[in-house]
Amino acid sequence: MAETTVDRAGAHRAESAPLLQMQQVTLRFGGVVALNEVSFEIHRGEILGLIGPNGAGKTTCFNALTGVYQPTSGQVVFDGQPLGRRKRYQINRLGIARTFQNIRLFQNMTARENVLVGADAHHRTGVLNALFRLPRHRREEAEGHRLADELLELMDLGHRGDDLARNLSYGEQRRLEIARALATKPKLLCLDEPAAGFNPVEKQRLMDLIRRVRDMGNTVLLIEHDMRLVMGVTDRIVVLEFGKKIADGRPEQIQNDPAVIAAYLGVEDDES
Ligand SMILES: Nc1ncnc2c1ncn2[C@@H]1O[C@H](COP(=O)(O)OP(=O)(O)OP(=O)(O)O)[C@@H](O)[C@H]1O
Repeated sequence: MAETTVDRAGAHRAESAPLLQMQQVTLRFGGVVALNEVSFEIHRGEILGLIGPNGAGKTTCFNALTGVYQPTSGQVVFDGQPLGRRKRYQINRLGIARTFQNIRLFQNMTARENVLVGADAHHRTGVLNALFRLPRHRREEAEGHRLADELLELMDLGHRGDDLARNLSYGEQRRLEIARALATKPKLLCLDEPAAGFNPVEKQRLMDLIRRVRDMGNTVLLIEHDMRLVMGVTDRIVVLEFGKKIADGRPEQIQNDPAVIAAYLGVEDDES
């Protein structure tokens, strides 16, 4: 019999069951086949890299598993449940959080308030509880503040909590987005090019932060163009090209895969 474990929702699940399964997912935009029967799994507690040249289908893949787009065929199964036609907020409630290629913070709110927005999304308090500041609401509010401060600390933003998001540096804003996503207590954190526009020192720091997030028990899906970062931080990598999966393996396997070198690393070399 498979070993079982009790997850955060208190449910017993097979230890070996993947957290997420893309099952033969095809997604068409008119004549463009952005994803072509793509299948892969994300295991609990791993950092999975999703890479591929421009237009390979990485963002579409993120959009398919966060409910922005519905697959034309195939399905996404998360924590044992097919996502079906669930809306974005419902999928977020199930435990998938994401950041975006372009920063989407509330610029006129403080860093702490931005993280609290993420924490609030998780609260169960009704309007009456909130209006009359009933004990449950006050408890959740206090928990939210504690969590926000912990996450700001985790992302090296402990000293920036009271500053408006728009006054944070670009790198700090990117880290704040990760803190906000983590505030929803996701089972899966999806990061879409979190190191875009970073210098090498900032990239190194981000790698350390992503590892820290994983070591706390989180599962991370990472889209990233910087090969050094991807190779250095991931446990496993899935490679897409023209909407098809062409490789799936450990970083050292991917690095030496002729199809990947031809499709992706070769292109990078030529471009550089
Ligand atoms: N909303 C859309 N409507 C039409 N075509 C789209 C749409 N979104 C993506 N595509 C097309 O689907 C294909 C995959 O795009 P996608 O953005 O997923 O690639 P990507 O690997 O994320 O690329 P990049 O690295 O440049 O961000 C491309 O041919 C793109 O033009």
